[in-house]
Amino acid sequence: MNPIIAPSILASDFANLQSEVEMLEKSQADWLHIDIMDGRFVPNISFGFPVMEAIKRHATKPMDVHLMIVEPELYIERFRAAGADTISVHIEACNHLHRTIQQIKATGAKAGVAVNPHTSVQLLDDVIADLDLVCLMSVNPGFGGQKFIENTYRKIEALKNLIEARNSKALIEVDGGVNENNASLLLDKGANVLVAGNFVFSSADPIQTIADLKKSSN
Ligand SMILES: O=C(CO)[C@@H](O)[C@H](O)COP(=O)(O)O
Repeated sequence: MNPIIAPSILASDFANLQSEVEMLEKSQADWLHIDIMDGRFVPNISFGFPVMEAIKRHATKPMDVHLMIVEPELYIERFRAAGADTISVHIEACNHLHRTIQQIKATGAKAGVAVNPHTSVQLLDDVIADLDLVCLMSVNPGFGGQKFIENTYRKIEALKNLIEARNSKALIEVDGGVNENNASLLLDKGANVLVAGNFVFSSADPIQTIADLKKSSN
């Protein structure tokens, strides 16, 4: 099956955000990946509601929102109102993960959980059946353009086994350092969604790069 391609807006040209979003709309991108960073959960600050709302004014494709923030439960409804279709919270940022997942679902958004490179996917055992998405971080979150962590392949396999064992419908998303060299193997191991930032936006022809990623197969 063709992967879902979710270019990460973080790597786009913020001074030309409207044309970047219009480019993604014309491309074979399936989702727009939106990275929200608060300077506390991760050592970087990206953007917040006004920018998200501006993106939404030019986007028809689903917005896949990755919250790299502490206490995400305080903002779920506002991210949904700003246009989020999927909302992923970090397992490491949630004291009451089950409650936060139900909170996301109550807004009508799809519920995702993001997992840092050091965190075992086995910790999702008791919530995996409730999830629409698991975002496996293949870099330490906070910055685009980092090197892909090879251990991610093993984590995809473990997560796939868990999803099957618990009869979950969760999609496996891989986020960080995704490019033409690792895309096929990621899909081979069981990934469904590829997030790509710098690989897309730093390329000479982002529309073609997205088309090439879309054609990657397992
Ligand atoms: O969440 C993050 C970084 O924290 C990612 O979404 C990156 O923005 C992906 O960018 P590349 O590694 O593909 O440049």
